[in-house]
Amino acid sequence: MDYIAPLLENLRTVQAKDVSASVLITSGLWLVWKILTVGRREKGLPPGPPTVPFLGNVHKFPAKHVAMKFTEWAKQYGAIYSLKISHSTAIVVSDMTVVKELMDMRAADTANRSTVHIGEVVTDGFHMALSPYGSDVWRISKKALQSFLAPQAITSYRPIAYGESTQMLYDVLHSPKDFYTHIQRATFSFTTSVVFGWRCPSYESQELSMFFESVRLWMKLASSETPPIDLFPILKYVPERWASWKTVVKRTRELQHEIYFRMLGQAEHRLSEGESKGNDCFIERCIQNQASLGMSREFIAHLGGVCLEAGSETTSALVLSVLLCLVAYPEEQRKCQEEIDRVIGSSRSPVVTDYASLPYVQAFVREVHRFRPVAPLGMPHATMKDMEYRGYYIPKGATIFLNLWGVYHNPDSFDRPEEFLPERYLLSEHGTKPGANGDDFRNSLPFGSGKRLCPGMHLANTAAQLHIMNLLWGFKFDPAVDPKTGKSLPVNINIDAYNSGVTLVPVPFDCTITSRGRDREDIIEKQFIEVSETFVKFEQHLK
Ligand code: HEM
Repeated sequence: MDYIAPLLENLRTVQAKDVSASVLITSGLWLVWKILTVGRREKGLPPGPPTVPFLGNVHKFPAKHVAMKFTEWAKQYGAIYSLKISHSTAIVVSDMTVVKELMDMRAADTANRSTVHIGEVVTDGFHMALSPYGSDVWRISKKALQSFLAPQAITSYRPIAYGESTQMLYDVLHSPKDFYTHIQRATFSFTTSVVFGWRCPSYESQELSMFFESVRLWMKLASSETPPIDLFPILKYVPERWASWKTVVKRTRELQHEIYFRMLGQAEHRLSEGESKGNDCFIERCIQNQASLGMSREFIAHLGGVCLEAGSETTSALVLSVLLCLVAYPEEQRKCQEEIDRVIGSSRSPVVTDYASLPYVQAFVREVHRFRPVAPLGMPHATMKDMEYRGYYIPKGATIFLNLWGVYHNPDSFDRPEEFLPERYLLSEHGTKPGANGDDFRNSLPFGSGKRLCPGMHLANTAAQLHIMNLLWGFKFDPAVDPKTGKSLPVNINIDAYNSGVTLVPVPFDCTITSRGRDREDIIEKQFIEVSETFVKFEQHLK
């Protein structure tokens, strides 16, 4: 029986080897299976384009103007479809009834935001628009902004809106070629004035340059140039020498701190000199109510910064887009000006309240919102819990895109959606075609949905409407002229005439601007001297 012991021993070794080999093979197979199933659309999700292992649908995302691709997919997969972005899920909504049912009526379930690691690092977690729904930062910011941005409060900012718009007219009159930066300055300065009580009379001001640089860097961080850190959090730990985005994060943070704390410091200084030195801007009110609001100094500075970021480029994008459409559609421009001349005349410039009496101008602006929405994909929401909708399963944490471009370019809702036709807004309340159900539409749609609806909507409308009326009243806009041939150059209104990013901003363009008469020029000159009184309170830092 001596041979049995070695035989058993041998058998055990073989078995042990077999077991470890099979464990290895099983784990290997499991890993391969896991990798292959990452990116696969789970059962029950809304339909969507075919996926590939690991990437899901990401490989089909274009580098520019993602909203166009999302709209193309909506034609194929319907009003609500899903995308796989590696292991995460996105839901794209391209129909107004779905927006209403899923994002407005079930607002509390769809009001979250996905984590944005870079945003947290840059703003120390104080960014309202990036904060989770119901978090302290979101709740306190919302409360602080409520009274500042309420429609009744906006009327008290009319003098400064009037002042900035007057300077814009004056600047365009004296250097029409630089109209683009004049508009950017005016919207920025209006926002800094009402938010921080700090005016920027010149485009060359240091704060304005720093701000635009910080926005440029933000956009870079939000673009495909930056690795997907939120999808693969392990990337956070890559050392800076191999992760150039970390250097960009530091620079953005530095710039934001420099601008926002400088402006906050000035507001604190004004208040320290006595109530009479204050200008009742938003930040002063936050400082005065700091304890009851429960805000730190950092929080206040960043909330002011969020308003500048969310409010200044968006408003100028809208005004510039209106201007581009005025150049591209001369007949519609003529109709706007005919209405302005009939209602306002040439003996005074427009005021905010005139807008209500200008139905054609309103229709023109609403058509611009539809034709080239400032935020073509809104700002992505995220679900707060697992949800069921129209028989589909939508998991907790899924990103939801409100595809505004798709909603506004849907041929089921709009007649000839690719054409610029302001008249559609005179024929039906929401510009929808005969027979289409327009009841689910609402005027605030360009500003998002549900609990996250843009709180700055009324402020933006006040400034944009005044600038647009003033530009139409003061000037005529024609295509640029080729200096060699003397002929008008074609106007590009296609999507490639716009920057691709979170906001749709016309790329700088040329046009010919002429004054609409000596009497109007005189009014602009006179008014510009008069508004200097309004500016004094907002220019204390310039002394
Ligand atoms: C034409 C100008 C503007 C447009 C088109 C616009 C559009 C938007 C959109 C689409 C959103 C995302 C809404 C959503 O998540 O559903 C948003 C959010 C926001 N906007 Fe605006 N906006 C404009 C001007 C302003 C102004 C002037 C301010 C403030 C001074 C402002 C402050 C904000 C803030 C703080 C948020 C984040 C809200 C949250 O996350 O709860 N916006 N805006």
